[in-house]
Amino acid sequence: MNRIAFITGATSGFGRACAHRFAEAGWSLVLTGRREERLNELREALQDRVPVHTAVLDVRDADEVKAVIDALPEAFAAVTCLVNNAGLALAPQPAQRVSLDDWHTMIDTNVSGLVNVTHALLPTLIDQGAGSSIINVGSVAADAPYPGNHVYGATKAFVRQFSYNLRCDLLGTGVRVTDIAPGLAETEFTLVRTGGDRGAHDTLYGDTTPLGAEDVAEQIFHVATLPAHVNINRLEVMPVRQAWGPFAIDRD
Ligand SMILES: NC(=O)C1=CN([C@@H]2O[C@H](COP(=O)(O)OP(=O)(O)OC[C@H]3O[C@@H](n4cnc5c(N)ncnc54)[C@H](OP(=O)(O)O)[C@@H]3O)[C@@H](O)[C@H]2O)C=CC1
Ligand SMILES: O=CCS(=O)(=O)O
Repeated sequence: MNRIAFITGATSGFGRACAHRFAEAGWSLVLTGRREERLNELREALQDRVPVHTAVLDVRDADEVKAVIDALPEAFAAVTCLVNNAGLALAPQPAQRVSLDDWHTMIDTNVSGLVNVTHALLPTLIDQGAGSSIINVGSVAADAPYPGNHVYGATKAFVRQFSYNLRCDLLGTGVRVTDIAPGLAETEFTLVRTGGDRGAHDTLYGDTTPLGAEDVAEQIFHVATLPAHVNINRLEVMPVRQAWGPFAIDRD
């Protein structure tokens, strides 16, 4: 089987680390994201080792998603692994203080964006059959309610259930589906969530040992390269120094 990975959100964090990890193993890569300069840098860094195709892509735009996939050069068209990684959290304030726009942006990116790319690539993945995979980046936030998680966690609960439901429909096609659910991981995630608050980033990841982007990429790569008859339905991965909190109680 040709090994071609299509990675969304490859310009940073887990996506970029996946590009490096899959390249290390000789996969051909389709790398997408909105920031063209970063895509160019990544292509420069990797193209001596493996074939790399980059495309500027905002996953929220279904037409753009389809156009990018329809225009894949022949050598990259037979995608065998979709890493649905593009996503973001915004507005860590309580629900009653956040803007409706921020909620919509999370839904448009984490839910509609993931669905757009999946829908456009499903026929290709089914054509590739056994051994191909869809790896959706969910989150522990899908299951753990916490203040400020509101719509973000809800979008990741969608990712989990969509992944399970896809498994049901894809039974018999050989296409595998995984929801990978990371916990605390140091990337640009918190800078995006807080609108660029470097102090919040440093406080969250300081004095502890979060996951690195490479830790998560390693798990994604592991899932993608398991024997073709093995499907990891969900893989939750946290740093050892993270666990769940107690219930909160409002008292007089
Ligand atoms: N870091 C963490 O603690 C955790 C993160 N996650 C999830 O992991 C995924 C990756 O996040 P992470 O690497 O941490 O964060 P980063 O902010 O470092 O990376 C996010 C990536 O998503 C891309 N992206 C965002 N919006 C869009 C869009 N509309 N269209 C295309 N690409 C987009 C960004 O690219 P660009 O801006 O160039 O478009 C960027 O490459 C997300 O789905 C996130 O929810 C899950 C659990 C834990
Ligand atoms: O998805 C991100 C992990 S967390 O910020 O919700 O813990």
